[in-house]
Amino acid sequence: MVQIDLTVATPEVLKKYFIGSLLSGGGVVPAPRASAEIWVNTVNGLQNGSLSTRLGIPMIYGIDAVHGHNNVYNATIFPHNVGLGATRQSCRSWSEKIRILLQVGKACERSKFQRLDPLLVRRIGEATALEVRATGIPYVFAPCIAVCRDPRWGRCYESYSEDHKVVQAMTEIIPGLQGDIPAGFPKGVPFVDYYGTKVAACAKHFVGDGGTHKGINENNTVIDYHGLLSIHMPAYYDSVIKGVSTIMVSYSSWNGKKMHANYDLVTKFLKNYLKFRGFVISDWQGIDKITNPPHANYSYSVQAGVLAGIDMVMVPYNYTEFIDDLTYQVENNIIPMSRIDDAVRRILRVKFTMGLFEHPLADLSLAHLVGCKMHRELAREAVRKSLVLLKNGQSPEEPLLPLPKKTPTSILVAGSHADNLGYQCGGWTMTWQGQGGNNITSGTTILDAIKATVDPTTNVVYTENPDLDYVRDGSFSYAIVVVGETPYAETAGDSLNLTIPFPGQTTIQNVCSVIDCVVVLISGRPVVIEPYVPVIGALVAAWLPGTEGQGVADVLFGDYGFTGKLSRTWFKNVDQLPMNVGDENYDPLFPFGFGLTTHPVNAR
Ligand SMILES: O=[N+]([O-])c1ccc(O[C@@H]2O[C@@H](CO)[C@H](O)[C@H](S[C@@H]3O[C@H](CO)[C@@H](O)[C@H](O)[C@H]3O)[C@@H]2O)cc1
Repeated sequence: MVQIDLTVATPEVLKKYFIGSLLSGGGVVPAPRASAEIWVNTVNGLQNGSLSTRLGIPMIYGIDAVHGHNNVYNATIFPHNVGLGATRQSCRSWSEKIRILLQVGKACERSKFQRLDPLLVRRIGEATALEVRATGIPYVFAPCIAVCRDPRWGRCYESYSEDHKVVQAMTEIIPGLQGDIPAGFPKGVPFVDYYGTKVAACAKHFVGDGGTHKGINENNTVIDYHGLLSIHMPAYYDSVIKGVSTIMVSYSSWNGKKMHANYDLVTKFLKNYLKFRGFVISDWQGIDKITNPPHANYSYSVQAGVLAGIDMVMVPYNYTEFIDDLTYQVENNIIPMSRIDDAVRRILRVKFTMGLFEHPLADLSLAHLVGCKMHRELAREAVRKSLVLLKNGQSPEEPLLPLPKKTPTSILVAGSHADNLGYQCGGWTMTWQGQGGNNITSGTTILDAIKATVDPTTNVVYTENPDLDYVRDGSFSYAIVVVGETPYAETAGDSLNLTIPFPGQTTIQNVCSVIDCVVVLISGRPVVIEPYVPVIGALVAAWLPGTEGQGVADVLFGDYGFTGKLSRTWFKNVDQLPMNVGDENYDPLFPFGFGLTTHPVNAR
């Protein structure tokens, strides 16, 4: 029932205290730029501590692989979920063309009824599972199935969409991570295919994490029961049916009741009504935060959290305090042994069904898959499909995109995010909060992708923040301006103004007021852009694309067409928020489901 962080774990601690689980918190690694071999040896060393206990029950090691194996150097970093929610099946398939023509009598490209692309996220789950297993880890705290209803929330980019139907479709990542449930396998029972290539998944954060007041992280979700069940709960139905192994409780409250202390929703609804048979895990110090201030009454936190139905507690540091307090409360009949039996039964059920008893130790047979070309190509495809074209030229008759690869004069690339791998990956990348720079891991910046895509005779000039005179004097054929948000995670990302940080706005003005420009926005959510739309030639929402920036250039220059559709409403100004599709007085700058399309122009 105890999960501790790697930073306080040793084989001796695991043996002495019978620790059932370990985790790497955001950015927690065995060593800087640790190789797969170091990871495997570290995890195996700790596992041997658990295996040397009387019963030899293996521990389960969990990590946040939220857009690829994002703690691990050289791993493939996929687009964050906000971008994956924008992906649609290509109109290049005849079946899609015919289906839409029959359904709505429109050409596929002109229809917003293009089907979502759950197969893509399934494939991403498969690739992520392989890279996680390559490092000896069998459990990931993903997918986040939050339905973000206010982009002011610092975790909105971890949510696939404001629309629960999109989020429900994206739960297809669970069979990608865990494997397909065999025919006849009972519903609601955790399932992880073995053969060492799949991992246990974790649907999070239960429930209503994306609906908090003004998007304030870990705050209060004020909504009636019908609203909770119709907006924030549906994806948990899908997750349970797909055999998700674990579910993480949200820090947030529902109508003032902390989710970590909510017996009615965690036990009566999730366990008894939905028949979820895996285990429920707390969030990091989640039971501490039942009280305000956190840890103010730890005995109450332990009692409320465990009695609510939490099976495993992500302590993750003060494990002796937790163990002593829980033991005391069981020995004094404050917490019944039946509750402990239920928790332990669920934890053992997951460990047994995923083969952890038979195969508790990892090997290096998958190490070559970390950041492998096949996975990077999949990530590049996901980047292409996640891009949403919001404006294409000052009139439909004069589209700016796709851009010509061969130009008579130089191409100007500008912006703080054009040559910054860390910025294009966003938060939860190598560190918890993410960071800027090009040496954080391996990948392709958008600038390098542009240079690799244009004609060899075309000159590309990069200036991060050019002034007006520079642009005027440069006689450039056109410009690509890449700006946006700098990396953040959780509360650090909460924003009431949602403005593009300096100097992004200035760069847009200086460049786009002089020459034809394409603005590529790197952001975890819609940001304030309306004032600049008139001067912008073409506008692309690229979200947080990850390491494979080549996917952006593939579409800008016409090797592939734009197919993405907004997974989130793009507001005109923040005073409109919260504003979601289906609301009365729905008055967006760009509505949910919007996205212009282009056709590939270069034969491949
Ligand atoms: O030392 N300090 O000052 C400090 C401050 C804040 C911390 O806060 C903590 O730091 C992060 C990095 O260690 C942790 O990940 C969590 S967040 C939580 O963690 C889970 C496991 O990683 C994820 O699956 C969940 O989805 C997420 O909600 C917490 O916010 C930690 C340390």
